[in-house]
Formats: sequence, structure tokens, C-alpha cells
Amino acid sequence: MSTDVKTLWDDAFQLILEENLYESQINTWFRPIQPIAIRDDALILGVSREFVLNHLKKNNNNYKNLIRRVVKEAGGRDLDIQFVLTADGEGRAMPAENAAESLSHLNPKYTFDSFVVGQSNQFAHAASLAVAENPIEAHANPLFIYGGVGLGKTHLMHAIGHFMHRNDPNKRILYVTSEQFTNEFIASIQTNRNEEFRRKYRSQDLLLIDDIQFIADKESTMDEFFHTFNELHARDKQIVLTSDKPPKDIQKLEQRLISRFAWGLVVDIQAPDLETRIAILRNKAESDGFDVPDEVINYIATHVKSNIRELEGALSRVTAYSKLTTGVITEETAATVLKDIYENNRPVAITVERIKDVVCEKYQLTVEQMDSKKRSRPLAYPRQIAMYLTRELTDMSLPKIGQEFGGRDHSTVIHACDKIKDDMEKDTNLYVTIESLKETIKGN
Ligand SMILES: Nc1ncnc2c1ncn2[C@@H]1O[C@H](COP(=O)(O)OP(=O)(O)OP(=O)(O)O)[C@@H](O)[C@H]1O
Repeated sequence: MSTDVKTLWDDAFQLILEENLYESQINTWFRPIQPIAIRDDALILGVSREFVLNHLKKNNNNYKNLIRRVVKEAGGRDLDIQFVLTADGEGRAMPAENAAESLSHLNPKYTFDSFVVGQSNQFAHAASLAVAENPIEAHANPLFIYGGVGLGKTHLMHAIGHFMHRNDPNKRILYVTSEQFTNEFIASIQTNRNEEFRRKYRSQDLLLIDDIQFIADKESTMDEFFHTFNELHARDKQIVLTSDKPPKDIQKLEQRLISRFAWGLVVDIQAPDLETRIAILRNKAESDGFDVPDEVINYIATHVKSNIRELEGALSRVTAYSKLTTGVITEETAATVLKDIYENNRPVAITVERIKDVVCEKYQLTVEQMDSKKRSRPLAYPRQIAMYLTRELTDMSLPKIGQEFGGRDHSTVIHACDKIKDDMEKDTNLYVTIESLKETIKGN
């Protein structure tokens, strides 16, 4: 599709908004319209539902004339208006993404059952569950969850996906980070497959977009997302978004998106209180099959306060260290392991550049090689180590880390971190190597 037809339609649509129509008329009949092409003297417009197509074609409501009039006003040219159906009769766009593929983006561990509810996340949890149980009744479209790093936003989002899938495996569910959305959108323009991109995103029953704040300075992505949002919303399809801040505080986010985000329900997640931290650690120890004494749990919960990812990381470190040394987990071992990291002497300026330099030096690579697209093991493994260290030693979010390592996506970073953690538990040499890399990075 050329940008001309898109611009023409966008301008015409603005004029439609100025007409004396009800919001429901606009949402039902006009928002779903996608501009397709200008051919000869006709503007071809697509809709994905047959009943919308039939309605627009009917003469008695004058919609076609209205469109013709505003198109002429916007483009200065009288064009015939033709409508085409862009999807099958069910309103499902083609090509169909199959449900199993969508679900593969969801972490199987992130369910409502494994989510510990405490004061800090009670409301976000309740809202997420209500949306998962019955999206229409929940009146929370979009559901917007915000909060600091590592507090469980992604976990809740995936839990909604799992729950809906269990209730109805035919539901089309898609989870992406806003980075993935942006990259796919750009690639679709470059390869002339913008229509396919739209069909994919606009045909979901549940669209989950993580870290939406990252689209804020990208104008055309915001515009595309705006239309995706409108189309899904008009068809009562549920949208769930997460961010590190509430909509109004996201700098450079367009006003029209800020106001749409507020149409639904905005909920926050706070840092967990001590009781919740203890409960999370107990759960984690149990699910990992470790018998961790209460005093050790309490010790970690008292010292690691800021976020749940660090809390889990601290527990893994303590259990791994104990396994490698005495075999018994005691408060003393916990104190030894956590001392340098959590007792106020955490180094302040650990940057991703510093981490890359140290890891590259150890494995005799250049930073370009580390950031390259190549996936051979001699490059991929040090890259995974560096991603893991960035996750451990900085507050960077997963999408940001992916971006720093050659524009990789969030799921690649998760995979890298999980792999290195697993390997460290099995391989004492690797554990020691990584501990010493950390020391070097921290300048000790
Ligand atoms: N209430 C909770 N109960 C159990 N585990 C939790 C809870 N909250 C978070 N976690 C765990 O903490 C880790 C970090 O959570 P998650 O990735 O959802 O954070 P986030 O808020 O999306 O962070 P980011 O902004 O960095 O993406 C995950 O392993 C998650 O399972």
C-alpha cells in the first residue's frame, strides 16, 4: 500500500470524526475500515467483517456518499468508493496464526497459580483475573498495568493469556513486547507486507503488549498501534498493556493514546512488603525443590527489598552456593553470598558497555562480534553470559537488554538468562567463572 492512500484515508477519517455521528457509529462502521489502494478512479477500502461490508454498501444510510464526499475534500479528487472483504466470514483475518504458536510466547511458569498475592499487587491481580475470566464483564479494556522493574507485570500478563487459552483454546492470543511490535511493523513496511502485519495484529481476541512505553518516541509505530487499538477495541477484543509508568507520565506518548489507555482500567503494582517477599521465596524454594530453612528465607527477604527478580536471583545464588560448598543452606551462607551485593556497597555505575568489555576480553571477542547476528556457539555463549550478567547487575528491562545486544528480542534474553542459570547450577567451573567476571565488572 502506498503511503498516499494511507494519508488520504487518514485525512478523510479526520473529516468523518468532525461529522455529526455517534461514537458508536464511528467505532462500528468507520474505524474498522482499512485503506487498500487507489486503482483507476476508485479508492478501495477493506473491512474484515461481512456485516460491516454489507452495511457500508447499503445506500439507505448514505455512508458511501459520506465517504466519497470526505475523500474528495481531503484529496481534492472525486473517487469512486469500493469496499472489499479482507478476511473470511468469521471476521478472522488471513493467514490464520495458530493458537499454539501464539502461546509459545507465554512463559509456562507465569500463571495465576504461581503468582503470590499481597497488598502491593492485590488490585493488579484482581483486575487481571477479572479480565481473564470475562473480558467484556470486566469493563477493563484496555487493562493497563504499570510498576517498577521486576514486580510481576509480565507474569500477570502471561497468566491472563494462559487462563483464557484454557477456557477457550480457539481464542487467538498474542503476546509481544512493544519492541517486537515496532520491529515487525518496520520490517512489514520494508518488505511490502504491511497488510499481513495488520491482519495479524487486528485479528487477535487478546493482544498483550509488554513495555508499551518504548513506542513513545516512534511516530509511525504509534500511529499503527493507534489503529490496531481502535480496531480491536471496536470489536470488543481485549487489550492488555504494561509499562513502567502510568500513561500520562510516559514522555512523548501521543495524547490520543494516553486518552485511549484511560478508557479501560489503569492499575499499579508496588514493591512487595516483607510478608509477600517471604511468601514468594517460600513458593520459589518449594517449586525448585529446595528445603530452605525459615531463617534463611527471612534473611533474604529482609535484605533484598527492591524487586522480585532480585529476590528470586538471591535465593538461587544462595542455594547454588550451598550446594557447591557445604551442601547445607544456613543463614551464614546466605549472609556470605549476599554480603557484597546487598549491603549498601552495590556498585553504582555498572553499564552494559562495561559488562560487554569484560566478557569480550575473557572470551577474546570484539564487541561487534558480540552484537552481531551470528549465532555460532563461540559467539552465542559469551553473548548469553553477557546478557545474563546485564540482567543480574543492572536494572535494565528485558527489551532494553535485547536492544543493547544487537536488537534481539525480549524472549531471547529470557532464554539466555535461563540457560546460564541452569548451566551454572550444573557446572561448578562456569559458576566460578561467572562469579569472577562479576568481581571484575564491579572493579574488585
Ligand atoms: N507476585 C508474584 N508471585 C510470584 N512470582 C512473582 C510475583 N511477582 C513477580 N514474580 C516473579 O518475579 C520475576 C519478575 O517478574 P516480571 O518479569 O513479571 O516483572 P516485570 O514487572 O514484568 O519486570 P520488567 O519491567 O523488568 O519486565 C518473574 O520471575 C516473576 O515470576
